[in-house]
Amino acid sequence: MRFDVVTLFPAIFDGYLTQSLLDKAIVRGLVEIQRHNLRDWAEDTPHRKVDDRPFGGGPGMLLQVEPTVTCVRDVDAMCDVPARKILLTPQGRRLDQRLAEDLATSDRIMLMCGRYEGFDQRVLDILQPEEISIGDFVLNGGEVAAMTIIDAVVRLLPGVLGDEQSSLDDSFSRGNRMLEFPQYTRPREFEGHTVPDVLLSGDHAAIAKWRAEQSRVKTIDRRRDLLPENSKPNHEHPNQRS
Ligand SMILES: NC(=O)c1ccno1
Repeated sequence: MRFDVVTLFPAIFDGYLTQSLLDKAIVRGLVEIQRHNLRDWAEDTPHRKVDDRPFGGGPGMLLQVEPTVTCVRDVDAMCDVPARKILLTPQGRRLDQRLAEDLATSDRIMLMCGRYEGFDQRVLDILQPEEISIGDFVLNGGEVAAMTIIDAVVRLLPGVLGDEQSSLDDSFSRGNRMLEFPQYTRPREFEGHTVPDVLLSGDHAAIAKWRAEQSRVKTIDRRRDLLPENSKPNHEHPNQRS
């Protein structure tokens, strides 16, 4: 898979791209990440200007349509595979595991990172990107949201995690859509806190049963909305938080 990131601050990604999981995936050729500085498409070369004041007044600046559309079209043409264009914005569809799984089926994704007050509306009208949000809050730019999408998607690519099962057991994963069961490792006891006996039993059927129940209880307690319709309890669960 290839990611193309359009941003005014490509250096923001420097440390991120060298972190272990992503670095290994890049080195192994499982993913490619190209960064493109929108300012390289600025018309006004001395100042490399790509933003201007909003018509009708209002605070801040907007990213202009001409450099943005030209940049996106040029970046798209850099590779034979057309890019799935995604614009990061608080107004977009909320990112969740299902969407991450869908994105992971794409061969190429372009992530358009806004800054200031965002893009001129004609960028959206002309390019028709998918708009995705990572949550109901406002960031200073789309770069953190872009890294979030890259992180959530790359780990789902075949071969990246090494043990496919470890992504399938995650909370929200296609395996069960529920919250993950509690996990334990050595030591067996710490400050009086011990590991559940069933996990030490070697009885894989009992362990699987315990884990499924733990997932269900935790999901009922915290995220009843994730439960399949046919398994929603019709009473207040004793652990249900108000
Ligand atoms: N909430 C978001 O995804 C976002 C993207 C850019 N600014 O905020």
